[in-house]
Amino acid sequence: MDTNCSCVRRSGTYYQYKSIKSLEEYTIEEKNNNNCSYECNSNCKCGTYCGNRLVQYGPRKDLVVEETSDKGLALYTSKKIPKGCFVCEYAGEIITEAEASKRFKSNTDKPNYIFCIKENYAEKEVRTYIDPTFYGNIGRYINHSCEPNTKLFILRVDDTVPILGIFADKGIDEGSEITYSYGTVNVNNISGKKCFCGTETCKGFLPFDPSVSDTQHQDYLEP
Ligand SMILES: C[S@@+](CC[C@H](N)C(=O)[O-])C[C@H]1O[C@@H](n2cnc3c(N)ncnc32)[C@H](O)[C@@H]1O
Repeated sequence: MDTNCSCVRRSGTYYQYKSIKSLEEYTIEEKNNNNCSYECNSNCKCGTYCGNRLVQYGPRKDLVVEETSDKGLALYTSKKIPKGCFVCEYAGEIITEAEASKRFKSNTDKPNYIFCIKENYAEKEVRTYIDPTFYGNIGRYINHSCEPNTKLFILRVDDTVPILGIFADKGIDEGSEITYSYGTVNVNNISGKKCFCGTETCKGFLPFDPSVSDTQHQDYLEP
């Protein structure tokens, strides 16, 4: 890896990898916060497998979408995923706050896919809304769990627009459902959506942040 590359200097070397061709074995180093990481991009002089490129190559193989009895569709893995390994991006259309608000209001009886990323720059909070309802990838089928097995990290590749990378937070067994936590705020049943994650510590309802939408639950990532 070219350690003089400005992407690596900005984010530190945050992927650990065993073999240069096996991207599925790359693991993300322990990160204590959600500071953005920068993957190498088309402006970098390093090569295709420089060690700082992963999310840009797309989801891991062996992910399957299946119907559940109570949560609609869900994403499963047909192969074990080691802790720290990349699962997929939460890809979708980037929409404005006004458009997100409109879509939240017109979509209260269907699954919600809109994700709000909150980042802080000095005193200002900047929000990015990702909506995979019409354009996206299999990341949209990941359900919420109160005891999730993946974690989300904010990255940037070629652009100033943030990208959400979903990584295994523990070893995930073959055949398991992939889950992440839709957020930390949980105000009783205001979201109106019951949680069917089935874990021992289930809080009963999907997380709800009224500062993002006052009409329904949504997924969000705080700085
Ligand atoms: C990002 S989508 C996940 C995929 C969705 N299940 C589908 O069929 O397309 C989010 C929606 O899935 C459902 N969902 C996700 N996690 C859930 C859970 N733990 N319990 C109940 N419903 C859940 C809710 O309808 C939520 O609005």
